[in-house]
Amino acid sequence: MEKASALLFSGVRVDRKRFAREIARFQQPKKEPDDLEGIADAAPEALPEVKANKKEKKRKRKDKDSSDAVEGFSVFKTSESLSSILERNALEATSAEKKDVEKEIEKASILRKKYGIHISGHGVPPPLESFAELSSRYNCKPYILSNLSQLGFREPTPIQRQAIPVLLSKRDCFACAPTGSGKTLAFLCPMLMKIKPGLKNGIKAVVLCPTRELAAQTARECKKLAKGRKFYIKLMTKELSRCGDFEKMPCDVIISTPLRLDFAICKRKLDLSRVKYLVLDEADKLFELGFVEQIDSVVKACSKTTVVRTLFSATLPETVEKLASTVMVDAVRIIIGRKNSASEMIKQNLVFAGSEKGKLLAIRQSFSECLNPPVLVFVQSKERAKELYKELAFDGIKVDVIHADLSQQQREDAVDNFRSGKTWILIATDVVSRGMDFKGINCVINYDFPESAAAYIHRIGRSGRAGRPGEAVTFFTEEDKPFLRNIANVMAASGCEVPSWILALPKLRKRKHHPQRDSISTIPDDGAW
Ligand SMILES: Nc1ncnc2c1ncn2[C@@H]1O[C@H](COP(=O)(O)OP(=O)(O)OP(=O)(O)O)[C@@H](O)[C@H]1O
Repeated sequence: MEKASALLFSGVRVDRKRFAREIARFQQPKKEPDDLEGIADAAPEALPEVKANKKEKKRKRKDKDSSDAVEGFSVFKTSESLSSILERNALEATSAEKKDVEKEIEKASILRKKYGIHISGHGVPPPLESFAELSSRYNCKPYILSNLSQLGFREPTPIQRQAIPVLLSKRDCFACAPTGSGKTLAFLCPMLMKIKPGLKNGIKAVVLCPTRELAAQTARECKKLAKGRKFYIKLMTKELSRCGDFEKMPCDVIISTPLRLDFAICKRKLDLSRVKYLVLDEADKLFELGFVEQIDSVVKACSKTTVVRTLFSATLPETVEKLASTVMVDAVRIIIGRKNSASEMIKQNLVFAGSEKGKLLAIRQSFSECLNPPVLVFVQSKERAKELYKELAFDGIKVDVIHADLSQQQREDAVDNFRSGKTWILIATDVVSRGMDFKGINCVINYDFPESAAAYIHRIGRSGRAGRPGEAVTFFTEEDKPFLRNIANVMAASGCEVPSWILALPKLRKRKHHPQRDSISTIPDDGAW
């Protein structure tokens, strides 16, 4: 048990086995909220952790539907007040000890309120006050603290404050926090703290990301945090998934897209049975059709009963949570701020461009009047990315393009040139809309209207990262109008002004918006110049 909770409950001699169920119930929030606004900062956390032993974990997995089982989300159905548990379970505790417990709970609650942390689940450890607590509470090795300081990270971000203690206490976890709020470190840090480097025991941790670019970025971040320790951190390349001899190759952490990892599991007999830690980054994307079978294969391959599974994203729809909760055990849910909302650091604008031609004129005019690079421009398909690239390259702007038709090397070069400032404007499909951390993007332009509110949140989240301000401009045409309301709701929820007529538009049934659009070209429709 971690030091803090050990300290909290030293002297409270409760027969935990006997009262496990009561303890768990006691730690519930008052009710299961229907929406994000309803999520209260659950008070009774930081209570004695009911450490599920292997047997108990297995039992819980079998017993999923039992309504009073202490697991996942069914636990939220019951409610009990702090005072009643103190009455029932702390019979042996002295009043001074009870006061200490209450004080710690109140402290955690205040911290959560301060940082907009909302939690559900029982026995949730208190948030970190500082990175220094990693060593005082969790015996974190000095190399991690030194790396954090070298990276310039002075204070944990809200998601890091809560997710790190949760994962260190070996709990499965759903985490939803705004784009650019440091989710990567929130799962990498506890992962490196929990596994031991070395040739023994095979692969110990797996991180899945929806794109190769994001997997490569995460592998780089992981190596930076692991600097000074001999961890074998591998990015699953095409080559590795086809020819890697994983039995001979030292590997502590593997970071991959689902397709490549699944391929290696099936064809290369990759053994993940000793994996202790499985992360699904951009989890809602990973649970979309097309990925589900591969995810299923990876989840099954990580067969250790005590594996910690965790899901991170800036958007986590209920459908995904429901699906994921079938494989999670006794999970904690962490939401920072409002669920499924855009970062408040981004100034968002909608621009009516009339038609496809209007969009081309608008972007040209905006670049000629004021170009403040780096700028990321999103379009809806690789064909349109190529078309827009041709148009803007013709104007002599330092522009590049990235889409799925390019070779791996070309994609890497496009990302590197944009990162280093050689390219001012990067035209992209949604291949870089999630997770990519291009530092200091001044503006995101949605040249083509995003297909959904989630896509909008991730796209614009490429700017306004790590506490810096950003800007997003979204063009819309007549045919996008029926879909405006979804985006306008996101804008309004993050404090941006939205014309009232848009908010009054009729509600649309959730449907992806991927219209056939006229091609991007200055050549008039009749071909006459
Ligand atoms: N504690 C910290 N202090 C300062 N900067 C931080 C801290 N943690 C992470 N960062 C920086 O914040 C930026 C965004 O982090 P990260 O890429 O993890 O965001 P994210 O929440 O995963 O975003 P997305 O939802 O877009 O994937 C990165 O440049 C990272 O280096």
